[in-house]
Amino acid sequence: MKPACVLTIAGTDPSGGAGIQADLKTFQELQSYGMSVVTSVVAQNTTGVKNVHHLPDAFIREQLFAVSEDMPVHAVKTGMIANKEMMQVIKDWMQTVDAPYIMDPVMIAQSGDPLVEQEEQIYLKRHLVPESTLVTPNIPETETLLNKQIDNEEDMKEAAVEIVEKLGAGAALVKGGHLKGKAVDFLYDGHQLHTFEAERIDSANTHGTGCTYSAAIAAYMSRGYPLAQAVEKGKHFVTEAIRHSFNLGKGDGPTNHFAVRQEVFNQ
Ligand SMILES: Nc1ncnc2c1ncn2[C@@H]1O[C@H](COP(=O)(O)OP(=O)(O)O)[C@@H](O)[C@H]1O
Ligand SMILES: Cc1ncc(COP(=O)(O)OP(=O)(O)O)c(N)n1
Repeated sequence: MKPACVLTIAGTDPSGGAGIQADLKTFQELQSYGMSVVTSVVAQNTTGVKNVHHLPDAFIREQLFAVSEDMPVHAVKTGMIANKEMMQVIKDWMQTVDAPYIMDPVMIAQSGDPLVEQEEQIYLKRHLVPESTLVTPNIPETETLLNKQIDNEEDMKEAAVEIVEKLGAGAALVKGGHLKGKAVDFLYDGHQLHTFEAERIDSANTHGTGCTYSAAIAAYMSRGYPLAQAVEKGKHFVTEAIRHSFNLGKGDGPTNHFAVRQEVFNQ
């Protein structure tokens, strides 16, 4: 039996809640064979980022081809891509791969620490967003991508359409975790707006939610689920991961990547 194979290209979180570690845990939970290419090694934990070591772009390229020359790639997800050189290498490599590309346009960690500098964010928007099958910005990332303020659900819907029509993404999922009230996200797939709504869970342990959500969508897409269904299932996965999150660390704790499995076992 050959499994669906999904590749994450991202930075690390040694405390295990975000970045490549969150992605691989999510892939495993969702029964997709996980593979990873590291862009930056980040000394971080639930309280914030202490230091970052960026890998040379030539070495990122070697990692990418080491995977794709040997293994099937049924979906690709990117997270933290810190500089233009890395972005260009990933863009060039993407031309050699025929798989859906889910981009989490990571810019700032929840702690407020920048993971990608401003000039590089503009490069990402111009050069990598148009390559994506789906881009998954939170509200601050949406504001940066479109250079305008997002205050409410109407703004989010408009933004999802603009990211597709003006920036050239295949589809856009604007996530509402940073608004008050229900946890609502809007997907524009180039034809239709879809709404994904869940109750807001009263928890500060949301470190890595964005990584986990986009990884879940990538895992489902690698298994052949259509976009809107992959998002619906990914939303359930991240909601349960927040509901059963862990009060670990001195800052905002991580989500629980095995929450859905626990629910199944407890039935
Ligand atoms: N407290 C919460 N309760 C339920 N869902 C949440 C909560 N916080 C965030 N979410 C959901 O988690 C996902 C990621 O949210 P968001 O915080 O917007 O992204 P990021 O982690 O990239 O900043 C979205 O589906 C959002 O609606
Ligand atoms: C290496 C790395 N990549 C991404 C993030 C940001 O993760 P995100 O899922 O947006 O979660 P928060 O930490 O912002 O909740 C990160 N911290 N590290």
